[in-house]
Amino acid sequence: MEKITVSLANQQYQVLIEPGLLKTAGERIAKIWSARKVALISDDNVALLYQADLAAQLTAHGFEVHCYDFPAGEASKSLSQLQRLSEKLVAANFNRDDAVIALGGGVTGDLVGFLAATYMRGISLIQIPTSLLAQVDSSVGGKTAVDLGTTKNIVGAFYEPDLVLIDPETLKTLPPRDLVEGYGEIVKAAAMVGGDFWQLIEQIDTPEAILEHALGLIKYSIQFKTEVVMSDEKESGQRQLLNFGHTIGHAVEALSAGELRHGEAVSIGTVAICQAFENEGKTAPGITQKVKERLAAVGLPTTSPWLASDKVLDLIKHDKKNHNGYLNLVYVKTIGAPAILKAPADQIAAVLQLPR
Ligand SMILES: NC(=O)c1ccc[n+]([C@@H]2O[C@H](COP(=O)([O-])OP(=O)(O)OC[C@H]3O[C@@H](n4cnc5c(N)ncnc54)[C@H](O)[C@@H]3O)[C@@H](O)[C@H]2O)c1
Ligand SMILES: O=C(O)C(=O)C[C@@H](O)[C@H](O)[C@H](O)COP(=O)(O)O
Ligand SMILES: [Zn+2]
Repeated sequence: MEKITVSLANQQYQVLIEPGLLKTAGERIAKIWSARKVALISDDNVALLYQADLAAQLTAHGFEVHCYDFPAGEASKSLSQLQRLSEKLVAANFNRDDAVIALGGGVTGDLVGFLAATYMRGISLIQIPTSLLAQVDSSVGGKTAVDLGTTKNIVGAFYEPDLVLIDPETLKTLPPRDLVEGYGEIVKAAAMVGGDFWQLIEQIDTPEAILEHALGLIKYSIQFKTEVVMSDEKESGQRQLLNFGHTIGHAVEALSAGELRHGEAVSIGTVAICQAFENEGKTAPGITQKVKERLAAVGLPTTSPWLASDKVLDLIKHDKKNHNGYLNLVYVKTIGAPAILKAPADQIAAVLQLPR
């Protein structure tokens, strides 16, 4: 069992990583929560696969379990789903002593995390990520949110869970496209960390190899994310690094109106920012090609027709790394050497070489 502790100013929690962990999740949860009412919430795909077993385990440990689900997909990261689920909790008389479990991918983690953050101004939360993306990134660090139309993560809160349980065995039921998508966030992280993490990435040439090396990829990714989050939980500085590839990535994801998965958009955004900075001499020659090859090796998209849209620039205005007329842009000088450039907002099109 791998145990990573996340220590923050007002809270400390553990991330437990072990194949088969979901089978003993009830017991793990009973160690940190007294018996209480628990809302076990998943999208409809994950609910069918994993909800009943976990609900039975929790019931056996004395919890009063209420299972809820919602339609799978990014469109459910919405205020209307938040309202619907909040109403379910009210109808079942959930109070501040009760709790919520997010069992699913990043959409579930973000939506249910925000539900926990806002219901009665905050009730206890556990994250049980079941997609690769959620196991390597979204379940840790407390960013929770919903979208407003195509504007990503615009209404949300920092809200940390009491525990994160990661069972890589669940990746075996993940559809191939959803497995590969999560790898976009892994390459993003590995390009900044370098060393053994990047060496592992250089060995991965197929989606099957992602699954084969899942445990190592999860450990490296969560170790990095935890270190960054512990140094800057609320993203006033260093945490912006975790947004590498997202300035252009989020814009392209929005323009695709649901056609691109988040990790695919991050893949496109990472290559685009590497190319722009390499053209300006800030990223070492050949790095863009290296990163692009790693992403393309597993079938991730590395470019998109949406990059040519004049709307990209407009969408970048919603980037949360915008401060006082400057946009913080994350790039790598080389593999293992991330940096942040503070660029005047009116020069963004030129710096990123975007259509105006
Ligand atoms: N909070 C953060 O720090 C953070 C970080 C990265 C991404 N995100 C957000 O995460 C979201 C993307 O997450 P995602 O890629 O997991 O999407 P997702 O939650 O929609 O999951 C992708 C698909 O996989 C299915 N699925 C999940 N686990 C499964 C399993 N074990 N077996 C079978 N099917 C399974 C889901 O039902 C869904 O259809 C985006 O909204 C993104 O903005 C948040
Ligand atoms: O945890 C973080 O910090 C991240 O930026 C991780 C990203 O992978 C993730 O997509 C996050 O939700 C983006 O947040 P946003 O602040 O750009 O909306
Ligand atoms: Zn992301």
